[in-house]
Amino acid sequence: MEDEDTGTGNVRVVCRFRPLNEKEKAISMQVCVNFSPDNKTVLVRTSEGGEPTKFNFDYVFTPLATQRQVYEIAAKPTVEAIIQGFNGTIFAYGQTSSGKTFSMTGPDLYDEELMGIIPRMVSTVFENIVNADEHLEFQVKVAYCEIYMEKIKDLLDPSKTNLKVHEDKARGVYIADLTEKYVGSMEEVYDLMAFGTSNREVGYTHMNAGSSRSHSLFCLTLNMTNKKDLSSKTGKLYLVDLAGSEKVGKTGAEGKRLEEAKNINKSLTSLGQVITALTDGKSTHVPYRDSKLTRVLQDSLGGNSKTALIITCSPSPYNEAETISTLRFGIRAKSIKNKPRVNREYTVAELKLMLDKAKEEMVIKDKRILQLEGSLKTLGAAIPPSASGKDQPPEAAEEEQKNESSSEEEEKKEPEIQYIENKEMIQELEDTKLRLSEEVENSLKLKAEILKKDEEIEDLKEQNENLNEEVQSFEARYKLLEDTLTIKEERIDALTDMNASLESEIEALNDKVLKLSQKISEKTTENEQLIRQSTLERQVSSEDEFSKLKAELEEERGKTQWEKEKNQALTNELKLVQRRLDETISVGLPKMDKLRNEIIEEVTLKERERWNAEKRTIMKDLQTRVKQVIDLEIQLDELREVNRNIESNLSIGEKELKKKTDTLERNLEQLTLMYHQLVSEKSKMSVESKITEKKIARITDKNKKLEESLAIEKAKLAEALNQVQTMSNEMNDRSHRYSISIGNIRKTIQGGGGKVASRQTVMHPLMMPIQEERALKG
Ligand SMILES: Nc1ncnc2c1ncn2[C@@H]1O[C@H](COP(=O)(O)OP(=O)(O)OP(=O)(O)O)[C@@H](O)[C@H]1O
Repeated sequence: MEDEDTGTGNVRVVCRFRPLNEKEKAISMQVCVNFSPDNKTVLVRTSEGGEPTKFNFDYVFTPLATQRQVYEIAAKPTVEAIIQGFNGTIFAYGQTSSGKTFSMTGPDLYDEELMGIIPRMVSTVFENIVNADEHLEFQVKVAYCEIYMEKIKDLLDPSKTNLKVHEDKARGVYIADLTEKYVGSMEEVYDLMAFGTSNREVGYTHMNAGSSRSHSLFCLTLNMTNKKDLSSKTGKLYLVDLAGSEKVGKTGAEGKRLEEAKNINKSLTSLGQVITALTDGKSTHVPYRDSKLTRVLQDSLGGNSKTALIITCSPSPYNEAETISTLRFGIRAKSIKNKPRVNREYTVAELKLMLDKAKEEMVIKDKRILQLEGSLKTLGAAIPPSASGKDQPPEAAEEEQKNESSSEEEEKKEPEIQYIENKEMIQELEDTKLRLSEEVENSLKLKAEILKKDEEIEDLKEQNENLNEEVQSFEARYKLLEDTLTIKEERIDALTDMNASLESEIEALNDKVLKLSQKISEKTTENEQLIRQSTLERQVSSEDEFSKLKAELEEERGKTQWEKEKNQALTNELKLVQRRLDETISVGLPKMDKLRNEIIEEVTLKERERWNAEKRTIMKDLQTRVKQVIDLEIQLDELREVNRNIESNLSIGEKELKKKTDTLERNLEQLTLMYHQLVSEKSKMSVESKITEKKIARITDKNKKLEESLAIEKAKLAEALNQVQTMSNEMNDRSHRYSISIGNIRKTIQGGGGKVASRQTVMHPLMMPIQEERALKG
């Protein structure tokens, strides 16, 4: 539970699912969500299948939840906090058409069942006023505005369209010039709400015929004054209905709607970024100033406010993506931590009470100072100079002197033995302290050495890693060259094979040529023989035989001619083959030679040897370094062992003594510190007490004067009341329901004034037990 006046509290996040609407029902009657029986968890199934996603909230409202239940669980605690003087915020976040406005305002302000959080909140506030003690007086005022396209518009005075956000210490963040109307009854609030809502930017989208195109902020301020002690508290409640986050594709936004949608999505993104910065635990800057929405809600998000977030969702699978994104937003907002505190003003009596308490505390602290001074003296410690009265008010110094003399007397009474014992103990402690400091020094030296060795090892490790990398890259290069070599060797083999086959082809062709030449020469010889024979026979044979032989010879000649031609063709063919062969050889051979040279150039034996030598050196170096690392690690272990031994060598007695000395030293330090603090607090308090006394005197004086003028005013007021009543009746008749022409009168409502007027028995606020103080505009 939080402190009554202050505290930190996480933002309360509840989630509400509306029923399926007609459009969704037409697509599918299925829902994509399940709810846990304790209403804390919702499970969302996605169309992609798999395990449903689980989300936990402070409360989950199913589509069957009533408006009353939502109000009681989600909003009433915040509203009640306002009555105690806290600031509060309730805001609704969700996809467009998910039920934000339904939850915050409700479809009918006057319907008991359907009215939303805002009208119910108004009702709670007035009920509390009516049930409050008679000595309590209340003032209620409301403001209503919207943030549309990054501009703040006053919904109670639509002529103010671009209000600015300011910040000061007393008021925190506020909207400057925003119209605030004093109200005295629920009906007046409802009228203002209806008037403001009629000025809102609402538009048609495919998802929602009455879609809110702006973020709306309804603000109710409740001031409570206790007539007995004149103390007062002020609570401020923001009710925020955010514009719906939307996918422009789904909503069919275009033109003006598209511009609106972009602005809405931008400010909601800023809201998300603020929440991330507040909850991620590492952001140093919260971007409140990135949008008007986050700037206005600055106190509600991580500041002085009790905040509740209602996230609204559709249960339809059609909207599952938006639902999951909304639920995730809610989960993030859950971890925002706020620092709410009661906004109160102190009365004279309260101030007096505070002064008395401060005086009592001063007396207690004086006593404590005396005790501490005694203890310091016993321990032989010097008392700081401020104790002798320097830099102190005279009374404080006087009192100080008195205390000192009494403590001196006490000291005199102390037995001498005790003093000697203490002196010995101090000496013993000094010796131990000296010894321990030497040990500590040694240990520190060792630690420094270890650290140095650690650094060296780290360096070596780094070098080792670099070398490893080098070796790896070298090996990769080596492998690449080896691969290239293999490819080139393969190519040489192929060319050698080709060469061999060409050579054997040449050989075959040469054989053929040889055979043909032989055949030709055989045939030529044969011919010559035949010619010789015919000449011989011509000489010896008859003429017939000669002509027969001649014919034969002719035939033979023809044959020889054919053989000759054939031989010629073969020779030509041979020449052609020879030429082609020569050509191939002339092209192929230089190519082959070139390749061979290239390869020989690239991978000469010498280079390989050099690589291998280099590799061997690196490996050797690597091994040496690894050995060095191992040696150093061994050395380090040894040093650590030595250190451990030294530490454990301190005997248990010494350790205890050390502990004792430490404790004593700590105590001494603390005592000195406390002493200083108390002395300075004392001097501060005496100054403060003087100021407060003066303040009280001033306030009492003022109070007296106020009471006098109050009596005069009361008399005047009683006289004027009748006049005002008559006037207000006239005004009431004249004023239009939405035009709110009644002046902004500060209405003080007295607690315990009976029942709040219901709508059926509407009474003008001035007819109720209300005291009109004075007309105040703005
Ligand atoms: N819990 C509910 N029960 C019944 N009807 C609901 C509920 N929530 C919303 N609706 C209906 O759904 C429709 C859309 O709701 P509403 O206008 O509140 O959405 P919204 O989130 O404010 O949308 P926008 O962001 O576009 O302004 C309305 O017709 C409303 O009556």
